[in-house]
Amino acid sequence: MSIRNVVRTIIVETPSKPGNLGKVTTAIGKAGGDIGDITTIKIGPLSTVRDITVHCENDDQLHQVVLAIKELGNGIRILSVSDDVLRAHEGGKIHMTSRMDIRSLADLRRVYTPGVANVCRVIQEEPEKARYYTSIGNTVAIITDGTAILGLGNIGPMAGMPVMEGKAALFDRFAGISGIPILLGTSDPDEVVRTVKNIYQGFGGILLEDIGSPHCFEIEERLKQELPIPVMHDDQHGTAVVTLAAVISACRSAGVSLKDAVVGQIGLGAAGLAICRMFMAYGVEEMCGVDRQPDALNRLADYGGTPVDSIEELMERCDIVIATTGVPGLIKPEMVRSGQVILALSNPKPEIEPEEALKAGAAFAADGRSVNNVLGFPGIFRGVLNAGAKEITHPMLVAAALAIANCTNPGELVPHPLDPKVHEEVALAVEREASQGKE
Ligand SMILES: NC(=O)c1ccc[n+]([C@@H]2O[C@H](COP(=O)([O-])OP(=O)(O)OC[C@H]3O[C@@H](n4cnc5c(N)ncnc54)[C@H](O)[C@@H]3O)[C@@H](O)[C@H]2O)c1
Ligand SMILES: O=C(O)C[C@H](O)C(=O)O
Ligand SMILES: [Mg+2]
Repeated sequence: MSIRNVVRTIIVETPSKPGNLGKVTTAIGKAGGDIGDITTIKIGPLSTVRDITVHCENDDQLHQVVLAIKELGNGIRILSVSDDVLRAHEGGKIHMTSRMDIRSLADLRRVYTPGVANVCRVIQEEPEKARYYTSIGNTVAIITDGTAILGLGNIGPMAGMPVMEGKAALFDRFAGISGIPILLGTSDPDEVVRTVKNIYQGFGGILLEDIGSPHCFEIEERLKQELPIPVMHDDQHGTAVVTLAAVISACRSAGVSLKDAVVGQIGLGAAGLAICRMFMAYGVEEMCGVDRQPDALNRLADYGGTPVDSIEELMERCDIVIATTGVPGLIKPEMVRSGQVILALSNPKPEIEPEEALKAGAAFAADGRSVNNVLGFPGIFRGVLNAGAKEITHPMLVAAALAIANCTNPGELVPHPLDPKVHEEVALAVEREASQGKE
């Protein structure tokens, strides 16, 4: 099956006679549209109105679907075609609400002034109490400069806001954490570090998101050293954790040892370099990588990896191939070797569709929608916040990866992100590791 990123709701009116819905769905199918939900909005004596969600590969196909329905005639009419995803974003995805009810004057005086002044004094005398008497200990800043928003590139922080709001929604849903998007008007490492240092006190942790390479490396390293709270660049380490989990699951299913496998990484930016570092630290001896930028290849070599000259060579040489380039369709089916594991993780479109890779002979294949850092970052931060840890360490990340792999059903690569167990298990594993580190 091909990627269907164009999702529209078509409102169709048909005469209230048997067989008309069948005509509409057949027309949609013949034009290549894939039908999702069908909801009946109105059944009248003369006409019936239904919402039909249709998934298309592109705008051209959507146009064909609309045309096919219109051509049916005989009283069948399209009332509207709407973009549900855009509509769902009206007003944004997040909203800060009060945890306290304010109904009486007494409530007001407790929540606000004068009662609050006493809480301020308590914190002034013992700053560590802010963790109990404010939301700071449960709030994570989601910081971006907009330079690598998904695989869309440097589209700026404002255009990246829907992604940041999405991460905040996931923090809330899967870990009960408040995520606050912060949009930076600079990418200069000195300025970014200074800005984050000036605002960090309001947060229990810092999630760096969609900050491009190479400046993301310096920014994360310096913030980790200079801030007393956990800092993690999601695209680097969140991705590396979930990728390691997926590959561990693939190796378990195939009965092979990951440490003996030859692993190849296409794209050595934020995600790619962190994946290589994670795999090498986990014990993979032959870690190959390719990138169109010589500096990226040099960075891989500095960490002990093996730069290769071309994607073709990497595909030829490696048992497990991971791609994070942001370039859709970069891996051609004829490059796939029989039995390979292919994780084409770029969003919103992968380097090769999993179905295509499997058809070309891959033993396992997945894209960035399923092997996604949503399986990692909520639980990782829940774990460190619970433990009161000041940093996120490599053993915590490995513990998170193993927790994800252990929640995965046999034959699958990763668990379903809506399975609450996976986020709980990741949090527990990270908290346990953090607590051991303290002893
Ligand atoms: N599935 C996930 O959870 C997940 C997580 C993080 C990133 N990603 C995806 O990975 C992609 C990259 O993200 P990033 O943050 O690492 O970006 P980045 O800009 O830091 O890195 C991209 C790298 O790919 C290289 N590249 C681009 N085109 C190439 C080509 N034709 N051949 C070889 N190398 C090429 C670039 O030189 C760069 O080093 C994005 O599409 C993003 O959505 C997915
Ligand atoms: O946002 C995602 O879906 C995953 C990842 O952080 C990405 O940048 O692609
Ligand atoms: Mg990202």
